[in-house]
Amino acid sequence: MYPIHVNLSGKRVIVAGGGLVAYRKIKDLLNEEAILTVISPAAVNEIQEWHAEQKLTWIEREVKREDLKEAFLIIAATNSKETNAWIASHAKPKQLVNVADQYESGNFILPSVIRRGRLVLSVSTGGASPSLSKIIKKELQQTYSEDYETYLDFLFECRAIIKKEFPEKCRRTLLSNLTDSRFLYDKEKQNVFKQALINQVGQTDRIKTIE
Ligand SMILES: C[C@@]1(CC(=O)O)c2cc3[nH]c(cc4nc(cc5[nH]c(cc(n2)[C@H]1CCC(=O)O)[C@@](C)(CC(=O)O)[C@@H]5CCC(=O)O)C(CC(=O)O)=C4CCC(=O)O)c(CCC(=O)O)c3CC(=O)O
Ligand SMILES: NC(=O)C1=CN([C@@H]2O[C@H](COP(=O)(O)OP(=O)(O)OC[C@H]3O[C@@H](n4cnc5c(N)ncnc54)[C@H](O)[C@@H]3O)[C@@H](O)[C@H]2O)C=CC1
Repeated sequence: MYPIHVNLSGKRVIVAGGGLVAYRKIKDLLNEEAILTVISPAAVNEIQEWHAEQKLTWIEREVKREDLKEAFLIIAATNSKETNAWIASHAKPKQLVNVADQYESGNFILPSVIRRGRLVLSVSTGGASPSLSKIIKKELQQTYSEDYETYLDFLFECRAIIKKEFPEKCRRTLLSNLTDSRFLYDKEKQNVFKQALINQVGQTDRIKTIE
């Protein structure tokens, strides 16, 4: 399994099934600005509420072949083994298909995910044990505190300034300075560094004085 993080913004995503498994996968998809359609004769309350809030479209019936046509990504999460297998076999080779009850018939699986703003950690056991993925996720949650969210924003903003404003010869030093652990828990230090960086724009001979 080749791990990638996909941008689903504006992409059509179809979820077949409206039970607890579909719900868990949809909850994560809602952050992605995808055009999300759930097709299922029944759906848990949360899915119905999201439909009412226009966060997704719930089509209250069984999945049909034409539903799959325009999808970039499909999740087959019905409780019918036959339907899930049928979805996998009718998807085009270019479509991304996840099959909840027999991952081998799809072409991608979902990891356990930890998000800290821009930091995304994903864990997969290649289908061996979703429970173990969940345990490892919990361990990582302890190690990677909420502080990472602000820290990653700091890194992102500084890196953008460095890439845009500083010549290549000093980029590497500056970029590696950023990951110094003293910045992680200290927002004040982050702000001071960022301001120093902004002040140094256009004065690259003095770059080494940024501490
Ligand atoms: C292959 C994969 C396909 C896919 O779904 O993409 C798959 C397949 C299956 N899961 C099953 C069961 C369970 N799945 C979970 C939980 C999660 N399952 C997830 C992913 C994946 N599950 C993919 C592989 C991930 C990897 O490689 O590790 C997570 C990580 C992500 C997500 O679903 O969002 C999410 C954790 C979310 C979190 O972090 O909290 C729990 C635990 C729980 O619910 O508490 C159980 C019960 C305990 C157990 O069985 O271990 C069954 C058996 C169904 C049956 O009984 O027949 C199948 C079918 C099969 O094995 O073929
Ligand atoms: N991948 C994973 O993480 C896990 C997968 N599973 C598997 O996922 C499947 C679904 O589990 P749950 O959500 O708990 O089941 P559930 O019974 O709560 O929900 C199933 C949903 O599928 C819908 N459905 C049934 N036939 C349909 C059709 N032809 N077209 C569209 N929708 C249809 C039902 O209306 C219902 O909303 C099970 O087959 C189970 O083996 C179970 C646990 C974890």
